[in-house]
Amino acid sequence: MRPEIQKSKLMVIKIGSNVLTKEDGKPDLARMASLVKQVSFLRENGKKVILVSSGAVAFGRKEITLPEKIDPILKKQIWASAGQIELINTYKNLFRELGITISQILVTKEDFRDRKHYLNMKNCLLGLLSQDIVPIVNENDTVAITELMFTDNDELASLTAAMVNADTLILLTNVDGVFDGPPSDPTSKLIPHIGTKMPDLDHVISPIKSSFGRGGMLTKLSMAKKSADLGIQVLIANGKKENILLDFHEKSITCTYFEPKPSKQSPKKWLAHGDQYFKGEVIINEGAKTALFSQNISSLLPVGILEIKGDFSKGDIIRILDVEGNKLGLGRAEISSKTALETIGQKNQKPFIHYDYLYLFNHV
Ligand SMILES: Nc1ncnc2c1ncn2[C@@H]1O[C@H](COP(=O)(O)OP(=O)(O)O)[C@@H](O)[C@H]1O
Ligand SMILES: N[C@@H](CCC(=O)OP(=O)(O)O)C(=O)O
Repeated sequence: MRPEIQKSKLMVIKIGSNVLTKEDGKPDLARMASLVKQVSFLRENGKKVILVSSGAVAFGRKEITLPEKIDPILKKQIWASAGQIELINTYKNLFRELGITISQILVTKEDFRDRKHYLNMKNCLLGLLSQDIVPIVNENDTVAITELMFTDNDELASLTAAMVNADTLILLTNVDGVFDGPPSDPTSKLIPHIGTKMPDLDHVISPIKSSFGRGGMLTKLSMAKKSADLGIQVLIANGKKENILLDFHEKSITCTYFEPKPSKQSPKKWLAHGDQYFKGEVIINEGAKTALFSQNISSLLPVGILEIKGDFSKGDIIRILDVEGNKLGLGRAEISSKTALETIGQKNQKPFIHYDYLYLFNHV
């Protein structure tokens, strides 16, 4: 199976910091201008595009020199806070020359945890696309520190692609894709295609990151796998290569292509990414576990619940565990923790998690 870029209707393109910066760490304006032109070409060919762009810290670092002794987290906040203006203004000017309006969306991990925030964000993104505006998404680095942070923007891009039901996710970085060894080693080879039965490649990834990179190739790989599993085709490619996005569109491409699995329903996509975003947990009994994993479609009923942990509201993501503590899946609570506590273990109650909002892990 080959990438089907020509047929793509909605794509999320993530641009890593290193694509937008030169070796000396300064912004690479020529590269940015070229990528903007390529995005414009894709739009002219009928595609809707959301950009997830890193670069705020790199742009801020160029503008502001800070004393060595400042706390590294604060340094990052200051650079991101100042650099984001510069980054988005550069995009704004470049897109404006081509008659394209852009918008800025800054988010934190918390915004993916709460279904209301999630749907507000989704509606806004879809609204922007319907008005022919290019949304440019980045993490809100000034408020997202430590546990509030995404692993990196590859995670944010993958979450965004699932949220808007994109058919394609392109992760642009400074290497041609995933190699079977360190890319600097001349004997390492590019892996051009990864099928739906994902091989375990984690051992071939070295912890090396590019000078500004945060999560490295390991997060890209894990996010690409997750997205492909949700039915989104993923390409990891070199954003520093001249006209890479046009190559995708027109001919065979140098990249790592992740073949998508048949598509899942949208609420399940939201849940599939919920493993770090759950608000509460339930422990279920063996009977309920068997029912959930059987061929029949089953919702999780209060009668199968042994214990409820956490304080959550109706609509929040809940993690499901068995009595041994194995993680079974995720679901959307139909009732609050307070109401749930009144009904656990009881028959003839309405589902605690409806099947349409239940996502079970494969490996159990
Ligand atoms: N097996 C591998 N294949 C490709 N790249 C790898 C591999 N192992 C480590 N890397 C490193 O991952 C880097 C890309 O990740 P990262 O620095 O986070 O980029 P970005 O800023 O684009 O997100 C590459 O520059 C490369 O050095
Ligand atoms: N939000 C940060 C980017 C963090 C990040 O994930 O960077 P990268 O690994 O280069 O995609 C910034 O704009 O500088």
